[in-house]
Amino acid sequence: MKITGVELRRVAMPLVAPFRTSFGTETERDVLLVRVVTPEGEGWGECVAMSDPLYSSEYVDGAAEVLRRFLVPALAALPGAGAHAAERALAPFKGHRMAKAALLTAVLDAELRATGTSFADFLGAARDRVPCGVSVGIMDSVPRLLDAVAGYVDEGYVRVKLKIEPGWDVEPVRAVRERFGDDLLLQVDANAAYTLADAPHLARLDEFGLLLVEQPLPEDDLVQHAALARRLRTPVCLDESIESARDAAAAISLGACSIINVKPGRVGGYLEARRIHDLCRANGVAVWCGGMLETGLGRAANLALAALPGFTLPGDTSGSRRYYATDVTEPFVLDDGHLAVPTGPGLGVDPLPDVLAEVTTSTRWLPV
Ligand SMILES: CSCC[C@@H](NC(=O)CCC(=O)O)C(=O)O
Ligand SMILES: [Mg+2]
Repeated sequence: MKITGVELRRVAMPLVAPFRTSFGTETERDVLLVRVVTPEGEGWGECVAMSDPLYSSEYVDGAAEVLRRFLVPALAALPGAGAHAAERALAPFKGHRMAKAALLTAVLDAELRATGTSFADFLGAARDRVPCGVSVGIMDSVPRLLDAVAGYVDEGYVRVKLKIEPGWDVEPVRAVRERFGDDLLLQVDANAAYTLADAPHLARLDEFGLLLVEQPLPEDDLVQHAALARRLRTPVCLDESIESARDAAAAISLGACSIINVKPGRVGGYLEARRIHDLCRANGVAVWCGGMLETGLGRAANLALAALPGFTLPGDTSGSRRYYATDVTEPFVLDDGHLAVPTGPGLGVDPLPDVLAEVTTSTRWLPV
């Protein structure tokens, strides 16, 4: 499957409501989509990099630049680009895992569409639908938070994740636990907002029976996460710290976490995401599928990954309407707290041409 060219397409996706985390507030996603064209057809990938390098060091303009200057040209030398060969071709370039993930996903999608294989079948899915959690941002007040959580619980989400930061943690968690009872699956995500000195304060979350506390400390400190994990009853889950299967192995061996949030966009694509799944499963470490506010394109691939047997906790695989009034694909709609795993070739979904044209802010064709 020789690649004839790659399109870089930017789309502006306004959020239905501001989404606030410990590192900032999102009101619109400036999304980079990658389309790989071959004589047999095409494939799509979505870059999860945010507009600013606040979640991680990558940002969307930088991802577009590294794709244009280095990553796409590297595929030109390939006799025929299957996903594994493409992954090897990109390996010499350091970092830029979100940019790599977008391109490799598009190559994999093209390859699977050409062979009539779904992402779910290729990755080894064990389920045809997955239970869905929802991520709830930091709010202006506890009453507003309770209203938002009530809405998501009414929609059927099986797990609620609350964003926290210093000054917005114990009180909102207590309020949600008191309002919705002990049966609500509840977890928190700090996005690296605390330090080890906060351990006594974070230990106050232990009384709420949380599934996990996600990324409490900075992404580059596994040793301190291990020290914190020894002082908490709540399991520590890592997100930003895990950029590869190698990172996952180090985190597990150091005792830095007992659960991992797997985001294919963060780790360089679905092949590496499956490696992390396989490693964690072999070590008895639970994984769940995280989210980066993906459009229906990235969401489709994430659902296929979330259906693998080691994904034993509900992921941030929400319905399209959690973030977007109009998705670039047919919307993913929650059904009894679950989303169906796409079964068609490749991603199993396609961009809606009219919607894609409406949200597109730029396109760039890169011949290969
Ligand atoms: C803009 S925040 C994106 C990163 C964040 N993602 C979520 O909270 C889930 C977002 C989603 O539902 O896609 C995380 O750190 O896990
Ligand atoms: Mg997170």
